[in-house]
Amino acid sequence: MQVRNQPFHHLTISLDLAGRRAVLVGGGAVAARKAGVLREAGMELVVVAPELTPRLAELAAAGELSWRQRPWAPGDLAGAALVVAATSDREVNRQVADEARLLGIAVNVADRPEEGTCRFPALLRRGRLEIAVGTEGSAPAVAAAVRDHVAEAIGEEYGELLELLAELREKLLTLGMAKAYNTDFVKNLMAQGLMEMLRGGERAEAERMIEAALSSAVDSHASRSGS
Ligand SMILES: C[C@@]1(CC(=O)O)c2cc3[nH]c(cc4nc(cc5[nH]c(cc(n2)[C@H]1CCC(=O)O)[C@@](C)(CC(=O)O)[C@@H]5CCC(=O)O)C(CC(=O)O)=C4CCC(=O)O)c(CCC(=O)O)c3CC(=O)O
Ligand SMILES: NC(=O)C1=CN([C@@H]2O[C@H](COP(=O)(O)OP(=O)(O)OC[C@H]3O[C@@H](n4cnc5c(N)ncnc54)[C@H](O)[C@@H]3O)[C@@H](O)[C@H]2O)C=CC1
Repeated sequence: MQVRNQPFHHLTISLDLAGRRAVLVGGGAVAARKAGVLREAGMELVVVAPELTPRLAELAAAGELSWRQRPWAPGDLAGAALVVAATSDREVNRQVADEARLLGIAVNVADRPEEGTCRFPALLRRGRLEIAVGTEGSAPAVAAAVRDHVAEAIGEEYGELLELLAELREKLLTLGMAKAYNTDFVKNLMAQGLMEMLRGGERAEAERMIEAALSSAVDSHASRSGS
């Protein structure tokens, strides 16, 4: 089968927006889903909507987001670093997108991606590992299905791997061995069955394997540098 190559026209990056404001216009299922990831990003949430889903209402009651209980009005986007237009009203979403563009604020438009300036991918997270799947808006359900497929191969053990390697990386950097880390070190550990150990819950054995690999790396590093 052949796929015609259509070039991507977007940039994929990770934005650090902790402490910045996100304004969500609309309080339905789609806004609730977006609110989840925006909260995880540490953003301050403002929701403008006459009605909220139970989950959003809970967050509002707990003071976890501020709720403007009314229809959207011009001016609601002030101070926002990111805007989500997710009402069930096409015309309102269009107006929100227009105002955001005018103010130069990044905006996601739930029902008309091309009116916005960013999209949300389907996410798979394992500890600090993240896999984001997008289709440039051509088929969001496919993005979610691919994510679910990948989830079967990439389990929680990858989160554990990252925890262990973060510690290791610090040690290697301290020893001036960042290059060894970057090249074959991790690959070798994986070839020796590290992931299978973690998957099997053998964390202590995994740590021992890493320690052993580390000390032999330290030895050969020391002999190479003649110290
Ligand atoms: C452009 C984008 C804008 C954006 O929201 O950023 C967008 C747009 C639209 N989605 C629509 C429908 C559905 N979206 C989902 C699910 C998800 N949609 C997500 C992202 C995106 N959706 C962005 C593009 C991402 C990409 O590049 O692929 C995911 C990945 C992430 C997330 O939303 O957080 C999340 C997976 C959640 C998860 O499981 O993690 C489902 C399935 C479901 O709900 O179970 C359905 C119903 C089935 C169907 O229709 O396919 C419609 C038609 C609406 C209508 O008919 O009224 C539009 C509008 C249009 O396409 O014009
Ligand atoms: N991006 C995506 O993943 C998906 C997008 N959609 C689209 O997203 C939109 C929202 O979908 P749902 O959350 O399921 O709808 P919903 O009907 O559950 O929620 C709509 C929300 O918009 C609010 N609202 C209506 N008029 C408003 C106004 N003038 N100002 C502020 N808030 C207003 C309502 O109070 C409600 O909270 C729809 O247009 C739908 O086509 C639908 C499915 C997935």
